[in-house]
Amino acid sequence: MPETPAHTALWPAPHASGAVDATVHVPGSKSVTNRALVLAALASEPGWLRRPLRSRDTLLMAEALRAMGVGIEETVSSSSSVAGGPEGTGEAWRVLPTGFRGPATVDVGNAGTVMRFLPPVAALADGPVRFDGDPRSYERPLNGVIEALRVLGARIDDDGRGALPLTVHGGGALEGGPVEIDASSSSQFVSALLLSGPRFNQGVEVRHTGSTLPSLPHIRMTVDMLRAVGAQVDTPESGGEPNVWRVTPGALLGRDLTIEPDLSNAQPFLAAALVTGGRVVVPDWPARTTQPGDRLREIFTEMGGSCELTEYGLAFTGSGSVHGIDVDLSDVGELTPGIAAVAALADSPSTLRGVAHLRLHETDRLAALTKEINELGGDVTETADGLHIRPRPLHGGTFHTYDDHRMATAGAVIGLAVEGVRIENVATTAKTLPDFPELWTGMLGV
Ligand SMILES: O=C(O)C1=C[C@@H](OP(=O)(O)O)[C@@H](O)[C@H](O)C1
Ligand SMILES: C=C(OP(=O)(O)O)C(=O)O
Repeated sequence: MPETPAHTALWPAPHASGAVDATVHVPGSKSVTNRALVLAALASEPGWLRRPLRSRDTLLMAEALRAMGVGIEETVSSSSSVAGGPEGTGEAWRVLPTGFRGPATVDVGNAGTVMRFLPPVAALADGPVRFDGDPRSYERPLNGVIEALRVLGARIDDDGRGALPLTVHGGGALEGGPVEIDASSSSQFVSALLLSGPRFNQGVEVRHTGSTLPSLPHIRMTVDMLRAVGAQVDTPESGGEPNVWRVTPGALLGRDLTIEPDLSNAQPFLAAALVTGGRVVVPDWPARTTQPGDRLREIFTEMGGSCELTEYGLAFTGSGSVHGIDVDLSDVGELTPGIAAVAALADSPSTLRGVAHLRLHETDRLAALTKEINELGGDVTETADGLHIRPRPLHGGTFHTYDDHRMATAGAVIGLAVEGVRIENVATTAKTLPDFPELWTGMLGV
């Protein structure tokens, strides 16, 4: 019998027979791992990433940097020292920066971080770097990065659509300086230019001209991580002009960084506690973080749970009731699918606002959530910038995922409460959480 291809395989989402009670160790943050890789590659000395996320998006980032000549050694250790490095246990990546080389070819898959963060790095290479990726990557906006790099002195060949595929003709250095961009379709345009900014001859001054700017915590994450490797960054929050970020040219330090758990990937597990009236503990939840997933403490509390953050981690407890919510998610757009799943199971309607840009994520998430929840009997309508969700009794059926990891985990949350939900292509969770099915069944003890 030929095997069913992964993209059409159906995974019977486990139904929860009672309240969950589990501790779930959530792997490292995608956003922190991929920024740490880029900054380590741009540094003037070797650095370490400890407990990095190993997933499709982060392995694509590592492979792309290797293609441009960067040394990335993966080591695993159960002892107190990793390959001669400072104290630490578990998996670690040692990054050995070199000059960036071209010609090189980069596969971005469908990773926003790879397709946006690396063209500025490639502009520093000493030859052409070709970027290509999954069919969906051709549809995701990249114009802000391409146009800005041209203004800053780069030569880029694309097909004129402001998207992939493209070739950056690295010239060994980039002039840099001031540039205006409209980043209303993705905060990653701003992050991309800031991350490489210290290595441009004049640094960079990015002025966002659009009317909205999503995912501000992700821009703060970029700024925090730049400062932690010695970069000087002026921001609107540090007394600068609104919507302007300035990075001074300078060498970056190699860092020894332990990657935080991915709080957005903790979402389905916290949601499981909420919808089953159970309790889930996520160890190592950071006391202070720029990750948008930290907002879940507040959002899921408003939806009916309660939480306690201790030195050990976060304990989240459901009350047995799930309430609807009216919330602006523009800062934390990547949490929308998981919140929509919980909202579909609530005792009152929800309005999720501020997330029009989700139409340009892994898939059109507003259309996908509407269609899939409605096909299980739900009542969801799209608005100009979000979703209205009126809970109704749901029934089983196939939950299509459109190669979107967060659609798959959202479907699994619904499956806890609704019998007979089958998730199409659960393997798509490998984008950021390859162990999802095992972590999920482990949490349920099945
Ligand atoms: O910089 C980052 O690591 C990210 C920024 C956000 O992108 P958008 O601003 O395009 O939503 C977020 O949704 C994505 O998952 C990760
Ligand atoms: C939008 C997301 O990813 P990307 O980094 O590909 O933009 C996401 O993970 O929800």
